Amino acid sequence: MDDVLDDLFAVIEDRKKTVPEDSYTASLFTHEKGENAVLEKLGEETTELVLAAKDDDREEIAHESADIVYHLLVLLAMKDMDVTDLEAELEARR
Ligand SMILES: N=c1c2ncn([C@@H]3O[C@H](COP(=O)(O)OP(=O)(O)OP(=O)(O)O)[C@@H](O)[C@H]3O)c2ncn1[C@@H]1O[C@H](COP(=O)(O)O)[C@@H](O)[C@H]1O
Repeated sequence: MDDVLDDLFAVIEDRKKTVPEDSYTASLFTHEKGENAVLEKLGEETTELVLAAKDDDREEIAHESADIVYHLLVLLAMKDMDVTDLEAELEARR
């Protein structure tokens, strides 16, 4: 799991730096709405996760959870934070 998150975060950082035209991730960093674009996505995906959970739809729960984690990592990159900030916070709670 660590590897998946670290690898995904590295791709996100790369998109932030290189800003390829056809990249959805890059479009979030350059969006006219600024950080609100990713914040709105997080709100939408969270609502979708709640609905999936209420439906007991395990496949959809996994799908929406992945959407949330991806957009959360984009938000961390936007704030010049990274996965280690998240890990440190979780570690401190153990
Ligand atoms: N993990 C993701 C990822 N998760 C979600 N998304 C995008 O986030 C958007 C979600 O918004 P929406 O809910 O409106 O999308 P939707 O398909 O209508 O709705 P859902 O069914 O997803 O809920 C979609 O465009 C998805 O493609 C992602 N886009 C990219 N990644 C990763 O980022 C990497 C780089 O992607 P690019 O930046 O596009 O090159 C990819 O290889 C992936 O590993």
